[in-house]
Amino acid sequence: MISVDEALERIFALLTPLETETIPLRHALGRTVLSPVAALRTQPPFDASAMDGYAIATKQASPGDQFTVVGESAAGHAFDGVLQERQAVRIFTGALVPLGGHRVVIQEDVRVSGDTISLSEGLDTGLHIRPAGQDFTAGQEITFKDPLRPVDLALLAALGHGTVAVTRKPKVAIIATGDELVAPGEVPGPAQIVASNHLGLAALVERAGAEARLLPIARDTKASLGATFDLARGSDLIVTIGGASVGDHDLVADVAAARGLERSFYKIAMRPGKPLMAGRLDGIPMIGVPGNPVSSMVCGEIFIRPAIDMLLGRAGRARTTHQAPLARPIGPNGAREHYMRATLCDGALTIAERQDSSLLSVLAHANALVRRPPNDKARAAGDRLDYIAI
Ligand SMILES: Nc1nc2c(c(=O)[nH]1)N[C@H]1C(S)=C(S)[C@@H](COP(=O)(O)OP(=O)(O)OC[C@H]3O[C@@H](n4cnc5c(N)ncnc54)[C@H](O)[C@@H]3O)O[C@H]1N2
Ligand code: MOO
Repeated sequence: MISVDEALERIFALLTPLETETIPLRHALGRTVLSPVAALRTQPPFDASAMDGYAIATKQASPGDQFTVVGESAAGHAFDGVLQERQAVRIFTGALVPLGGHRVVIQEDVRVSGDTISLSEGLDTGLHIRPAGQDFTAGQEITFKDPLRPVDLALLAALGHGTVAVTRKPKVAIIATGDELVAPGEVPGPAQIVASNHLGLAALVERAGAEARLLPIARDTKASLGATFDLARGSDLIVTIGGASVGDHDLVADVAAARGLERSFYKIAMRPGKPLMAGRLDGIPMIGVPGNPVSSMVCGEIFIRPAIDMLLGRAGRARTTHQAPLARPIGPNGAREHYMRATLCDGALTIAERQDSSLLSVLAHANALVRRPPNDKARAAGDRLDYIAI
């Protein structure tokens, strides 16, 4: 069996970053913009007032100085003239500072009498002018955080763009398999259970920036599984759930092989997740995760999220690990790399007592997966271990 690292590298080797598409900014939240974007305009486009008050032609002014108000400059409505010594223009926040204007005196520091203003005691010394281009200038290239946040959309709009080139959303087909499964909300018959993994993985891939295509649950027959694979055409990644092990009804490997799967690997030294498989089916990368609910979700965290990152054009990287001390001792690990459900609380990791890969409630309670190398020795309280935040 290959290692987790090797499996991830082989999955990356199956993937090619997707092309970009141009979409309206309104729909760009959470999308990926990898190339810097040039500003189409300068911001502010002119010297602008930062306050409501009076523009005057000098930086030096003292209490008692008087000025004649000769006009007004409001946001969206400029004063056309040139400001002369001893003149003032009534001005508002965001308005263009008239030619000749060098300072804005805030209105709280001014006494008004007819057309004349005089400056009061305690005059503040600020110029209150935002110079043209102090935020950005036309042609300046700006790199964006990935995924795009609300503030990034605002900035893109301010740069003068109505649309943006983002990496196309990967379409991920998700196929749950098994005669025992009924759709969520349906009542299972005897010997049946409610399918849950496909919903969890659909949410996981959508949160990672992909579009999930939930296909109908495939039954444990070659015909049903084959028909479901047909529906996955046009996807960028196929994820199958279950049917991966060695039982008589575990058909995913056989049916995929009969359809020409170019298999990259099958079975890895990981717990949970041993029967993971990956390859390329009809030219589409495919990852087959085991059916046990925790195995499905853990494989989603460890393999599918990085795979989506790569399709989105990000660097192909394993999940970031952190370190924290153990709250309580744990015994030695077995021969597979173990991703143990754990809770990080007050800086210390508590490993869940029950680690069976069917226990969704335990995984849902966890906020960390503690990664233990194969054959890791027993660990004492206080030992620092690697974990992945989930
Ligand atoms: N003789 C052996 N048996 C098993 C081995 C082995 O090496 N030798 N490996 C075990 C391991 S490890 C795993 S993991 C499971 C994985 O099996 P499959 O991927 O074939 O999964 P299924 O048998 O289809 O299902 C396992 C379990 O999960 C439930 N399931 C399946 N799909 C869903 C779904 N979409 N939502 C919720 N629950 C689902 C299914 O009912 C089973 O209970 O094999 C071990 N066996
Ligand atoms: O590897 Mo299985 O995924 O132990 O539960």
